[in-house]
Amino acid sequence: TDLPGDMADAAHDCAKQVAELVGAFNLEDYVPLCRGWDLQGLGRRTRGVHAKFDALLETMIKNKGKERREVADKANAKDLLDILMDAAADPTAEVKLTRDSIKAFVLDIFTAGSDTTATTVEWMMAELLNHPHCLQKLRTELDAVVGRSQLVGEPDVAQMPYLQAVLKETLRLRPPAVFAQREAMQPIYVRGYTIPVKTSVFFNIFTIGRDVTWWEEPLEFRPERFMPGGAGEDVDPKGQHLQLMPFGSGRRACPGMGLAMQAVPAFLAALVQCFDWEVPNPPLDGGRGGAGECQEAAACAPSHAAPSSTTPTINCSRIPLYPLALSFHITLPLSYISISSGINLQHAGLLGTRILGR
Ligand code: HEM
Repeated sequence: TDLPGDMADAAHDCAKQVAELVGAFNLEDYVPLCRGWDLQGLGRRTRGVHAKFDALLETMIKNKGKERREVADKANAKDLLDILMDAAADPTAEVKLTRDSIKAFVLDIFTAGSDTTATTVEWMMAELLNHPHCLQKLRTELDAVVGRSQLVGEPDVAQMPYLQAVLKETLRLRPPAVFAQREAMQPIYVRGYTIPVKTSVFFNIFTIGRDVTWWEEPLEFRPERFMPGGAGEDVDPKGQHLQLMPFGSGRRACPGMGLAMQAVPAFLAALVQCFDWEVPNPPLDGGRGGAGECQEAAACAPSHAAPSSTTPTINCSRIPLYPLALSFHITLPLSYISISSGINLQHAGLLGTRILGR
């Protein structure tokens, strides 16, 4: 679904606000006396985002309905919304999809899949700018695997172990989702503590990735940990190894992880391949300066408190930049959803505009 720029901006704004609201410190959770007063205005903001998102989704569905009536044969160009609307219109469907379920589904993808991926690309770029030798290694890998006459894409990721290591190290040190939550279904006894039934249990993904038991000098950005011989060589971030759980684990682990592990590194690689990145105050390798001074802002998907200022300049004249250039102008993840052999969500637009600070 292609959206006009103002709608894309509105969606971007909503997704960002949701991430902030989910991660916000809420006094009412801790001080019963404050309950119901909405002293911080979080309830008001939540209702505002809800109304804005709902209006946006209504417009998308109406536009899509109109488009579907005008273009009869959509067999070869169905996007996610088409699939959902087909399912809703199918009288034989086992589970009847309502308009609300369609909206909830789209909203889920917006909120769970956009800020997380955008933030990861931002942090990857910031860490690389602060560690020029890592950026150089990645460039060398890119040159060897992809060359300079074609644009790197998702199929190349499997051949690029260093790129994957940069992603894993970023997810370890800067996980976009800092905690996951479960509810105890029965009383559990852990190290002398009893966790009663129905207790909400949060596990801290952020702290797990920085645990010295598993990670030497955990605050250092070192993709080499995940290369052969490194402590993380065999560690899979997809929830099998408890010392690294950026996507959670178990039955309710992130369903978008496979997609994210492909699309995020591919997009970052394209940014590295196609642009030279300059920072006003180049860092000593690993030191402060440059994009340095990056801090997490309070949100569910912590982003830079102050966006780094970088100036990308195009450096590959022979690469057809059309797909990337296009992505910079379409600023909504959903505009790139297509369904062929599965969902192929290229949220490049949102990621691109965030990186470029537009
Ligand atoms: C770097 C990217 C991403 C990270 C780090 C991430 C991380 C997470 C985490 C930690 C959870 C909670 C898992 C748990 O409780 O065990 C989660 C849930 C979820 N994620 Fe992601 N995610 C990412 C990208 C995506 C994408 C691209 C999508 C969809 C296109 C997505 C959709 C979801 C959904 C729908 C849930 C809720 C699953 C449920 O409750 O059953 N995520 N994600």
